[in-house]
Amino acid sequence: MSEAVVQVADLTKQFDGVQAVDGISFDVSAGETVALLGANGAGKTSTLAMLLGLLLPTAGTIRVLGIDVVRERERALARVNFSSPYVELPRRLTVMQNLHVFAKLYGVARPRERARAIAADLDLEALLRRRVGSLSSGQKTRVALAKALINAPDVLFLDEPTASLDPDTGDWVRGYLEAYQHRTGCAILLASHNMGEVERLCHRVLMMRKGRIVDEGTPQALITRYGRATMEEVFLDVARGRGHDGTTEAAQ
Ligand SMILES: Nc1ncnc2c1ncn2[C@@H]1O[C@H](COP(=O)(O)OP(=O)(O)OP(=O)(O)O)[C@@H](O)[C@H]1O
Repeated sequence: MSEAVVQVADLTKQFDGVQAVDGISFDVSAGETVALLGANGAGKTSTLAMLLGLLLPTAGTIRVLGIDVVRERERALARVNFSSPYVELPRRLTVMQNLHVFAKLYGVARPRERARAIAADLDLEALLRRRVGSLSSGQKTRVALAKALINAPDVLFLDEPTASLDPDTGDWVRGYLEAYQHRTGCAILLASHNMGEVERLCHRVLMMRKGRIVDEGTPQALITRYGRATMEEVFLDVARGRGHDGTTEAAQ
């Protein structure tokens, strides 16, 4: 592990009356994969959206690759990318057109060649001429991942990277992400509800509840601390407000 490429301090987001993110701080280092975990509404997507400069924080600072994302979004984003099942790619464009357009948007050298190469890497060649709107959700997820890797980002934000994938394809994508990170040393921050995925891919886990980070550690350290057998069980403890010492939220 090396220097922190994502640095978040006292990050807060309020939507009228809702405290979506409540003063969280964390770092992600180059070569590290970190998970943001928490129940529906815990604040994961809001956090990722602020890191991408899509949502303005109410307070706090975010530096990605040393760049203040709120002030200099464009400069930071050239070396960053993301995929999310909630952000659809243009449906009327074919897979090839999408990858080509995004390669150009990210200022990639030889955009057409890069689009072809990443499509081959992710086994998408048979889909290149299909319109994105006609694809199954699992196929769309793989295209979204190809788009996320089009600029060979140093920092990758992934919201549910294997949502809608069948177990075989999901396993293949996880293996691909592991190998990709090994090769490039990129940092990955991901939100996932798949605890097997988190145990396999993530070096560190940030447990979120009601907008706060309530615990963190390696998957194994958390499993041991909560006296559980799997991350699934740790997740349930945190989501239900049970601390690692067995206390419930009201008593904490
Ligand atoms: N645009 C918005 N306006 C008002 N409230 C919002 C908005 N976006 C999110 N929220 C609220 O902020 C809180 C955090 O939502 P967020 O989407 O960040 O959670 P999440 O952890 O990503 O959940 P999920 O696992 O369901 O995707 C929720 O209470 C949600 O209702």
